[in-house]
Amino acid sequence: LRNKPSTSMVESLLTAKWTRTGQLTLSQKTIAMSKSDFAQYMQENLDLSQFPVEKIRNFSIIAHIDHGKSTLADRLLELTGAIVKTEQNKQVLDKLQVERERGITVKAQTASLFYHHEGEIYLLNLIDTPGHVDFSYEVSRSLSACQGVILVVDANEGIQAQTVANFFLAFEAQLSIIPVINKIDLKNADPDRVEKQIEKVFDIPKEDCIRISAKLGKNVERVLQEVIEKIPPPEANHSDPFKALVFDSTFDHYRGVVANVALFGGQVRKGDKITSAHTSKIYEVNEVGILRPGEQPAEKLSAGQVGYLIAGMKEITEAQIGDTLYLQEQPVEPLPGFKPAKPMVFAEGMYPVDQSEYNNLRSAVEKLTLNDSSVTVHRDSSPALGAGWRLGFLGLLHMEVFNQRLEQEYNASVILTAPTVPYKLIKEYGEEEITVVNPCQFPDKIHVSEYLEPMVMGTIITPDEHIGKIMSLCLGRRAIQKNLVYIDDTRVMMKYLFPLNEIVVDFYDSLKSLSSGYASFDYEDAGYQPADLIKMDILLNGRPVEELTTVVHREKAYSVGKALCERLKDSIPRQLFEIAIQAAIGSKILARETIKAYRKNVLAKCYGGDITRKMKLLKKQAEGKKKMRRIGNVEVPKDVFINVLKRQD
Ligand SMILES: Nc1nc2c(ncn2[C@@H]2O[C@H](COP(=O)(O)OP(=O)(O)OP(=O)(O)O)[C@@H](O)[C@H]2O)c(=O)[nH]1
Repeated sequence: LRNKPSTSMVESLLTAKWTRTGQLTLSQKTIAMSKSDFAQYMQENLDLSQFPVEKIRNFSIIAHIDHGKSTLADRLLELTGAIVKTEQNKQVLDKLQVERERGITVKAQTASLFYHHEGEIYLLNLIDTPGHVDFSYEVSRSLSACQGVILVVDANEGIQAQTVANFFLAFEAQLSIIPVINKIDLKNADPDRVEKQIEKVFDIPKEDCIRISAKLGKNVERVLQEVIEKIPPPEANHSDPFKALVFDSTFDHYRGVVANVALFGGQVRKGDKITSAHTSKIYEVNEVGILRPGEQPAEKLSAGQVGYLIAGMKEITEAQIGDTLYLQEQPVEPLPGFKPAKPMVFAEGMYPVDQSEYNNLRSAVEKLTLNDSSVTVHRDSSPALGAGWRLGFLGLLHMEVFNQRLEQEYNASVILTAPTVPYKLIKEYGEEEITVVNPCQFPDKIHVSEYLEPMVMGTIITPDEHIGKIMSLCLGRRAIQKNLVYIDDTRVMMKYLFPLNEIVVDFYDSLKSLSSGYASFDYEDAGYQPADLIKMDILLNGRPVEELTTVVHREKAYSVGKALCERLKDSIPRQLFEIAIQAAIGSKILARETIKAYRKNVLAKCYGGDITRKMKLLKKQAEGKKKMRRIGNVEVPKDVFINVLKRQD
């Protein structure tokens, strides 16, 4: 087997059988060869470009966060020999440091697997998807390259808000759905109950559910068999002209954009001239290959396959998700479903702590956005915080992950202001609609006939003992209840229409703490609705602090203003003079707090004359000051700008 096999050898290997002890029997002989070695061997010796489309399956795993999607993906990779089973390669598909630390998937990864089933070899393309509410756009674009999904549900937690959201993404895309109940090894696992939930909420017969433990590898092979039996092959023809869907892209400093593609027809190889349907630009292909999950160059990619393509694209925006690529001389009808990155829902101001760091920070931001086309970046400057940027994200977690990467990977230290949502307003005369992202630019009512705010439809799933508290939380956030159903004896699913600005900063945290961590939440865009909005300023010693300007609902202006002043009073340290904190609408003051003058004498504790100790304390005080920002004559700690906007419900 070490030598290149003859065609007849490969054919007979395809009909080989394994014994129960994991050995291969071939023409009456038994060979000690594991399935993974076999898959590896076949992959090295099979001519992939001729791989029959009927033997290809393109699928994704979708799940609520932490239900075990990455663990299952790792098991599938091991079973098919794409990775060797070791302790270290826990969650191979989660590549970024922040992903490993937080245990969440941010960027989708893809892997091609070979699997032997009933005497045939199959090519299974596993497209990993991110697992958090903010990234549903990435989930939906990964799904457009698939014909089916594995829907993973935790045997203890049962269906959660994101399970529902992900299920409907797959359902609407008309994909085959394989329901899998994971973590059956847990002491509290209750797969019977989860099966009933799946039947009730998704209308999937409970007999269709597969019970597994991804951690222990139990029953995982069954999942692969179902993938082959239940998911149809892609509809793609070798003889059609080349046509590929771009479903993800990354940026590499040496090679430019690496686009992940699914081929819906024809073939592509090095040297081909291709065109993007979206930009009409022409490129020459430099390299193609498959992902195992590392890049493995190939001579060509053919219909039905999933792989990567490098073609001298210099910017990530040239490989737009959902775009169609075709051969320059053979134009095709573009694939449906192209939509530019979902309009951002949150924007924040970001400034270097020290203005001399501006250039370093700029290059870090540029590098990070090279790989994440869903972040929008606008230069901005603030009188108090200096030059910086206003960044748009898909959601709060997306923003946190971005900031964490800035700190971890680029050692950057930044001041963040609170996220806001894009409001729309209709000007006094005429139809003109304007979008406002920066609260400071929110115009007065005199020039506006109507304000509109973004709305979302939220899904909350919770044990019923928390219903009361959650309802009052939602009411306090101006939400309107649309639905409430029991998904089993004790768990309810509620639907609420929320103004987006009521949930951006802290809703999720409040919901989690009210329900001792048991409630889950997800949301989808629900358009815009008219609202009675007003701009509120915060003044420190009479001077407005732009970074703390917010847009509030008129009814809530007083309570929000009062709470903001109180929290600022608690967050700003006493200084040598008195500080007045005021919340104002126009010239009308709504609330006021005062911080009394105080001198922090750091040397007071230093009786006796130890000069080194004195120097140490003075140095510490100076370092503390670096974390401060001067506004007028007032020193403000840098994290105040975002922290004071978090409410305690
Ligand atoms: N007991 C038990 N734990 C499991 C099983 N599968 C996964 N886990 C654990 O559940 C946790 C979450 O698993 P992940 O695979 O990271 O979950 P995920 O769905 O990929 O999470 P995201 O990447 O954030 O979407 C980890 O601590 C796993 O070790 C299982 O079958 N049994």
